[in-house]
Amino acid sequence: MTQDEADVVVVGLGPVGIALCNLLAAAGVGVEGIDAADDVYALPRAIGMDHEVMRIFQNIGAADQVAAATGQYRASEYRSADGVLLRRFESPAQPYPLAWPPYLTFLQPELEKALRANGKRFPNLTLRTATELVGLENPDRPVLTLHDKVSGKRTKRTPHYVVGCDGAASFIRRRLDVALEDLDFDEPWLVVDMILEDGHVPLPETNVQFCDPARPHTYVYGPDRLRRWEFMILPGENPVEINRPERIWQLLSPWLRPDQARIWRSATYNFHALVAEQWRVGSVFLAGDACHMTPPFLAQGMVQGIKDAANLAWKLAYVMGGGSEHLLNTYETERRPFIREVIEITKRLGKVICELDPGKARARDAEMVAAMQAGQGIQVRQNLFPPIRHGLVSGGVDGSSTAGAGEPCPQPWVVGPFGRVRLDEALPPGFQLLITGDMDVSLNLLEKSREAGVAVHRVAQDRSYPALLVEEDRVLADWLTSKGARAVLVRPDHVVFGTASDAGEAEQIVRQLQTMLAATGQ
Ligand SMILES: O=C(O)CCc1cccc(O)c1
Repeated sequence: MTQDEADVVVVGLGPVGIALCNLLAAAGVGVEGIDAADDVYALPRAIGMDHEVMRIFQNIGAADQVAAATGQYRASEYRSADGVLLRRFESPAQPYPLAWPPYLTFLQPELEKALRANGKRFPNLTLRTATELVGLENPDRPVLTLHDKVSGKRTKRTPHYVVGCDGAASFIRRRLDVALEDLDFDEPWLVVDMILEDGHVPLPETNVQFCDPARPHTYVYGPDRLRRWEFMILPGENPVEINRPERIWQLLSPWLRPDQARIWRSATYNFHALVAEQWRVGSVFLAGDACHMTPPFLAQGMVQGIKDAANLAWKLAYVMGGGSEHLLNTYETERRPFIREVIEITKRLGKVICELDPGKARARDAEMVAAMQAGQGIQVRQNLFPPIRHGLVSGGVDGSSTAGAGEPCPQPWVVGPFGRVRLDEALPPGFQLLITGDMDVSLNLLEKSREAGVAVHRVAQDRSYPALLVEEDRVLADWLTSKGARAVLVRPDHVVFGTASDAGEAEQIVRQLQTMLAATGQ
């Protein structure tokens, strides 16, 4: 590797790749990001993200620019063929647990532009477009061959690590001969993005899953004038024929006339459920669509890719800074079972929506209406997925888990030396032990935390405690109380390592973290 070569090469600058470039660069790692196209893809593919993703954008300093490309929170409804409400996902009450709405839509080209522009802030990040990966040898010590599509020149790279964010057809995954596990979902759908001519067309104000056995379809209320419809392609229908403008307008006729909107994009897809059998080969990693594909019913495609990026980025930075290489194995240990669960939950919802048998659809409707009447049909859009259970979390290896381990740590608004900010903005990056105003701290705990590289911060619930940071609401305090805890040990990606109720227990989880970080083979 030459002096000025990057430590990590990220292949593919879609939302996952560019988020990873920003995260690595923000953590001080030298990064080169390459993409075969000469600019961002001009049409939307992903449309939804969640509060964890928005928090990641906040952490790289891009929240304001990204927020300009997002819409406001919309509830999600499931409705029967005759319009009866079958289920509704509501927003949690404010203040939001992670300081952002739980679900937002966005304009993908604008989001990607904002993330690329944000990348310019980092002198240790080089972005190269119109540059194609054409060769990958020796994944243990990777040698890449890049083709500059403008000059026609070929050059080599020998970085420490490579991350393939190169999409569903990933060159890297195929080059490494990594198989995809098929989780048995394969449905052809038509996706249509419409731009309204003006904002006054009477359309649903929420996202809607129309559970209509004659043709299951989805409506998504996008930002500004973007509205998306997705239509199942029925057995015997031809995907090319259904994607013609005349057919699209026919399908949209219950909502729109041609003078009210224009077609921005239409495409046919097979919605899949696939997970790569290996996420790491030597020093090469896969992330995003290159290693998993989720049916879209909970808008998890890009979300989970960006969470891959956040999971991997701090681990690569930690190892580049001298930490044990084995930490990198926890990327797959943590993310792969998690994604399999996300896919199973999404598939279950997909099966509800995609029912084509009218009799079974009537039975489903009756069951869901009964659940609505029993008060179970209105669900808060929170904790849809389980916590991370394996890897670098308390109990992730030996089973002695603590409450809240593997969940995202709440992010309250705090008042401190920098004024009123979201918690992450008041803290340096790294491992944090956050303790309540009333928890006693021992010298042993402080000493052990210093030795383990864990910063200790008191986040008080009111001004009666001497603390630099005071929560505006009880977002963190109430979460801790719900876990029977007064301290939380948090990883650099805001995943909870573990919780403790006093200084003695806190010292134990800090010791556990230190042992796990130093371990030579998880
Ligand atoms: O509201 C939701 O939970 C997801 C809405 C959505 C977004 C994108 C595609 C899709 O099928 C559903």
